[in-house]
Amino acid sequence: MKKIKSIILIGMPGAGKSTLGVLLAKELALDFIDTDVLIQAREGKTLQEIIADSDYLNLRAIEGEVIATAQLPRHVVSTGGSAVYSAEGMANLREQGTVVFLQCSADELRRRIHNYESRGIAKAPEQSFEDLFAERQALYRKYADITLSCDGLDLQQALDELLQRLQG
Ligand SMILES: Nc1ncnc2c1ncn2[C@@H]1O[C@H](COP(=O)(O)OP(=O)(O)O)[C@@H](O)[C@H]1O
Ligand SMILES: O=C(O)C1=C[C@@H](OP(=O)(O)O)[C@@H](O)[C@H](O)C1
Ligand SMILES: [Mg+2]
Repeated sequence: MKKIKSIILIGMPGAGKSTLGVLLAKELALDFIDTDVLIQAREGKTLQEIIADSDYLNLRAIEGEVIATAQLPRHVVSTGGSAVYSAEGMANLREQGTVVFLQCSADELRRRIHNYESRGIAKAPEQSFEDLFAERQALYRKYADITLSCDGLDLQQALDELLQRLQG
């Protein structure tokens, strides 16, 4: 079998990592995993429950452990938006493939997602969405092998563009 590396999707909540990841895996005949699912299965709780029972830093710590130890050959890996807070986790994922940053403007994210307050984002309660957005951009850029601008693209267009970039 041809040695195909994995593809790791990073970006803000609402950027399309989970939605696009499944479509990409199907297109490339790769396996698919959403690391949010790995976390929930390991803990036996939803992400929102983990935050409610402890705090957002605990969720980030659990996420860091999960992505630092995951072995995911020939996968499309959809991460959670906070994965980039774990240097060890990102180093492990990067060793396994190409990291793609799905870049969306704050306005586009707000148009797509209406439940930012109840979505279980791993941030301090007092931190605004805009502040979190700004803080994370540098981290996403730091780890990205490929950056895909997703503003104004529908799912099919984003998928086509991504396939082109991966092949090019
Ligand atoms: N171009 C696009 N790419 C990805 N998702 C899109 C796009 N346009 C609209 N959406 C919608 O935005 C949402 C993205 O959510 P999701 O895939 O859960 O993102 P993430 O996993 O990055 O948080 C979905 O409801 C999806 O249908
Ligand atoms: O950005 C974040 O802080 C988070 C994003 C979520 O995943 P998505 O990015 O897939 O929404 C999930 O991991 C968790 O609720 C925390
Ligand atoms: Mg997701």
